[in-house]
Amino acid sequence: MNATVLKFGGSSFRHTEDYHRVAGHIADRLATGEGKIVAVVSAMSGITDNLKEVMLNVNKKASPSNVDAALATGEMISACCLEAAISRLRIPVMSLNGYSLGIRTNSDFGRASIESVDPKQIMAALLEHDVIVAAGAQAIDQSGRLTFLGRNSSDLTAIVIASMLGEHACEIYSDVPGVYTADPYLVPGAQLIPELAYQTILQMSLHGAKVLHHRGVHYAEKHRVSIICKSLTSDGAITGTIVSGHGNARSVTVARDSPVFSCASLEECDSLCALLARHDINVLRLEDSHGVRVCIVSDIDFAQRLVSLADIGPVFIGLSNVVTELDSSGLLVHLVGDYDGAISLVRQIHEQMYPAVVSVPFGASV
Ligand SMILES: Nc1ncnc2c1ncn2[C@@H]1O[C@H](COP(=O)(O)OP(=O)(O)O)[C@@H](O)[C@H]1O
Ligand SMILES: N[C@@H](CC(=O)OP(=O)(O)O)C(=O)O
Repeated sequence: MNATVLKFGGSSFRHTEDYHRVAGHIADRLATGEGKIVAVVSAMSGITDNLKEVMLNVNKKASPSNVDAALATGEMISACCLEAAISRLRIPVMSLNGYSLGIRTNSDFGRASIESVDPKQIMAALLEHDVIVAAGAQAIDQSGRLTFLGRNSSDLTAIVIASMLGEHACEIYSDVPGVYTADPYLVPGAQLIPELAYQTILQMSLHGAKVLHHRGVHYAEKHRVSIICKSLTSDGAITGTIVSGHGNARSVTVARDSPVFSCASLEECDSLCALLARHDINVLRLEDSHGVRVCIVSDIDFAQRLVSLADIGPVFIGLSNVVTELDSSGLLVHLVGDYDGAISLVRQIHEQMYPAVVSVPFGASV
């Protein structure tokens, strides 16, 4: 059975009316001949952070499985709201959450890894309904406990579902139409990149470009799913970037509030880097007159917990901002203490990369 897989992130749901806007788009797609639709949703903007704060206020040492179950409720409620908005349009719709999506993970709570997928439940639901709304960023482990796939991981859910249904593409909707040469909200002259290779956006995403999740991109490349980045505007849906086999562009990213650890020796640094590498976490290793340090650039919450559980020597010394220049020859990384300084550097680097571009603030009309 063919189904179109769409993903709407937290930036698509800032107000309750947004559920009607998305429902309206889904209705239009069905009206123009799309047979079946699976819509993957994230929690409303800001909800996941609120849930995390509430949990940690109740118990700073709440178990990771307890925290995962709490965080996943943000996406569950969002899925219920979209189901409610779609059913008002008299479209047969059903929502599914991590317990019934057919995605099984290991028990690495906080950022679980996918072990197996089974499309049976989604396919059965699609036989009875035109639209299935799936709660993103969640699954269950082998013993049936809810697991969270990591921050911003609903992209991964959407790509996994597209792949398990045998689809060759997945549409990811956001508050930007696609991938730019820098965050367009920070760099007025950022340019939209129409076509991008998986490996290029993978590196951008590992270094702070949160528009696509790095594990989602990795899964898409492995399972040959093209990612179509889109935005829902008052003029309808517009496509900005297609991520598939080819396309490249120079870019600059910033990873905000990256934790830095100081190591007493090179051996201590080696064991910290080895621990994080085993969990495919992107780190920077710094050796200079300030000593030996490790800065965590991706999967920050999960990585920090791994370090604290491992009870190894490195000491947390503060947060920094990682600015990365990416081009076909590789990466150049800068560590900047304050965020404003990091933004200035990002703008400066971008201006050197694309000197002729006229700066128009993102969202402004020319
Ligand atoms: N190179 C980039 N291109 C586009 N967006 C970027 C880039 N780098 C960072 N971003 C940020 O990614 C955001 C979209 O990702 P995100 O907030 O996770 O959306 P969603 O909630 O829809 O998943 C944009 O608002 C933008 O600020
Ligand atoms: N709501 C979750 C998962 C997610 O994927 O969010 P978004 O699609 O808005 O990046 C988070 O913030 O971690």
